[in-house]
Amino acid sequence: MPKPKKSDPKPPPPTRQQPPTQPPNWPPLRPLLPTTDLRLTPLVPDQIYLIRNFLPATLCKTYASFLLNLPLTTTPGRPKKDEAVRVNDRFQVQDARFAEMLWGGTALRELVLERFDEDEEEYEDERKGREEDEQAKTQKLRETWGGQPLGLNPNIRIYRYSKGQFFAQHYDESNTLTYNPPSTTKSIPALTTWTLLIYLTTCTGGETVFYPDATRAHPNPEPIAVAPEVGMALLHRHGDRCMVHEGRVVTGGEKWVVRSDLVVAR
Ligand SMILES: O=C(O)CCC(=O)C(=O)O
Ligand SMILES: [Fe+2]
Repeated sequence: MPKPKKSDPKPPPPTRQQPPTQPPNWPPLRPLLPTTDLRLTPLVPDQIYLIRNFLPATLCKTYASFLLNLPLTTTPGRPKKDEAVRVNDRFQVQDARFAEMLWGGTALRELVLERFDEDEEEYEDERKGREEDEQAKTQKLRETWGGQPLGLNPNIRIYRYSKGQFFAQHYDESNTLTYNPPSTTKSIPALTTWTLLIYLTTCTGGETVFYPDATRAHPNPEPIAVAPEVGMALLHRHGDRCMVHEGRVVTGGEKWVVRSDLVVAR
């Protein structure tokens, strides 16, 4: 199998001919389900988490029709050397406000910071009543997310895959950035550690498929296929420990995805 390529998460630098894209006037992220109704479900512990109903179906509908009017561009057929073949329509914008809406205006911040370990009962029991409770939790938090989480990458990407479109096997790189917390003038050295995908539609085909590395114990591991579900969020570790993955060809309907990344302090 040829070596999987990198994806291209860095936005192109604005040039004189090409001013930066203006952030769209995103619809409010309402209604949402109560945070207490949502969970961060490990699909592969420490590698892939799902949040079902992260955005309710009504909101996904609103978003899909809003996004339709954005200037989406079909990705060039010929990727740069070392980039994965990616055939879809996309819109990319630097938008710290929208990144903050998705992080602090939804359940995401609380799930990532407070409730990232609630499905791990053994660990919960073991921890209970221990003095170093808080310290242990902070350490586990940083191990899970690759540092202290700050928010989401303002580099927002929207993908539309129509029938026949796909994203070939690749891995996602970690990127360094300077994170500006909302309503402050602070600048924090930061890096991205996990990919966030939010599926706005369901479709036939179009699964995001992960290929675990072969090990001595599991020489032929089964691929893990995630079928897009309306409003489901997926988080997967990227950078050094990113699993090779792809977006399978869509065979019916349209697959709409919002992509960002988790940002942690460096
Ligand atoms: O659309 C998908 O299912 C995968 C997208 C992806 O891998 C990426 O954005 O890097
Ligand atoms: Fe990817």
